[in-house]
Amino acid sequence: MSHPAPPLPFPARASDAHKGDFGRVLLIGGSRGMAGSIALSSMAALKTGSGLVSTAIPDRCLETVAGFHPGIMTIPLAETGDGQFSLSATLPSIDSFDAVGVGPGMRTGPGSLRIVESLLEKNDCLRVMDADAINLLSEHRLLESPALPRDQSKLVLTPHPGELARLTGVSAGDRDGQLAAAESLVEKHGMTIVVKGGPTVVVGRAADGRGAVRFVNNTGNPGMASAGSGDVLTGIVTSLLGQRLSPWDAARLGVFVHGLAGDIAAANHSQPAMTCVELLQSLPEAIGLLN
Ligand SMILES: NC(=O)C1=CN([C@@H]2O[C@H](COP(=O)(O)OP(=O)(O)OC[C@H]3O[C@@H](n4cnc5c(N)ncnc54)[C@H](O)[C@@H]3O)[C@@H](O)[C@H]2O)[C@@H](O)CC1
Ligand SMILES: Nc1ncnc2c1ncn2[C@@H]1O[C@H](COP(=O)(O)OP(=O)(O)O)[C@@H](O)[C@H]1O
Ligand SMILES: [Mg+2]
Repeated sequence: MSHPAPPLPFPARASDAHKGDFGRVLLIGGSRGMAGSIALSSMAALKTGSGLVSTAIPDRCLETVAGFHPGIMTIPLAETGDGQFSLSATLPSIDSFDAVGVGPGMRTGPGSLRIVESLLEKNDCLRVMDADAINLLSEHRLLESPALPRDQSKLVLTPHPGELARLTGVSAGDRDGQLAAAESLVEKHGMTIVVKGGPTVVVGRAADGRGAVRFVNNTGNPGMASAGSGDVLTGIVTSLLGQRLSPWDAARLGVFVHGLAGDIAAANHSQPAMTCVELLQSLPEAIGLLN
């Protein structure tokens, strides 16, 4: 299959490489009824090269998530009666991970809020915030808090237009306005923002530290407008951060490979019939085309 040129090569593997060279990543999310979301992120991290994937979920989701893939290590956390993280949910030490992805399927209760607040403070750690993590940033105006560490250059946000509308107040239908609002956030906090859509645009801070720059992705198709496609992207970007790519590079290569897998899935299964499962299963072929 012919494809556009990637923005950068996929990380290569030396002949004497070991799993520690490819990152130990932590995915956090899921809740009763949405265990599949964080399982998708975790499998996508494994399938895009992570050396070790640990997944922190509410206790009752453990067997479900572990059952999706034997390579996932699961960390059960304390939960509320309705199956989301409780206030006593305690994360393992973040310093023992190379990158962390948080948010898919997590819901927005007090336990989830505490987790997101603690991760915002860890600005020396590479982090991806998606879905309900972004909804918590919006609901509690966490990016406006005086307690927010100034430098958030190790943070990647992956909002869809609805999540970006909640975060910025700019409606999902105003694409230009949303991109301008994402640029303002990037200029203020230094994070990288993946503005999802057709096409997805990555907004990052310019190399000289002044202003924002955009990367317009040229892979992907409307077959990806289906539940779980974004959860796969969360795992891919977290995986690439864990493999020592910068936030800008991990976001650009992540959306490219994700879209290319979507194009392969559409070619093999059709746009209407492809799902997040075919998207995930197309990642090996997509990566193979790049190497
Ligand atoms: N298998 C699972 O367990 C899944 C769980 N999911 C989780 O479900 C929770 C809710 O996420 P959702 O994203 O479904 O719900 P949201 O309420 O965040 O988003 C849906 C709304 O956002 C707007 N929107 C989204 N994309 C848009 C676009 N391209 N253009 C214009 N408007 C757009 C629309 O108004 C739409 O009704 C999250 O925690 C998420 O991670 C989803 O990821 C789907 C799969
Ligand atoms: N029309 C489209 N063209 C290209 N990519 C799309 C299109 N619609 C959705 N996508 C991609 O699918 C993913 C959907 O993400 P998201 O809405 O977060 O899904 P979910 O939360 O259900 O997993 C994004 O990466 C987005 O770029
Ligand atoms: Mg999503």
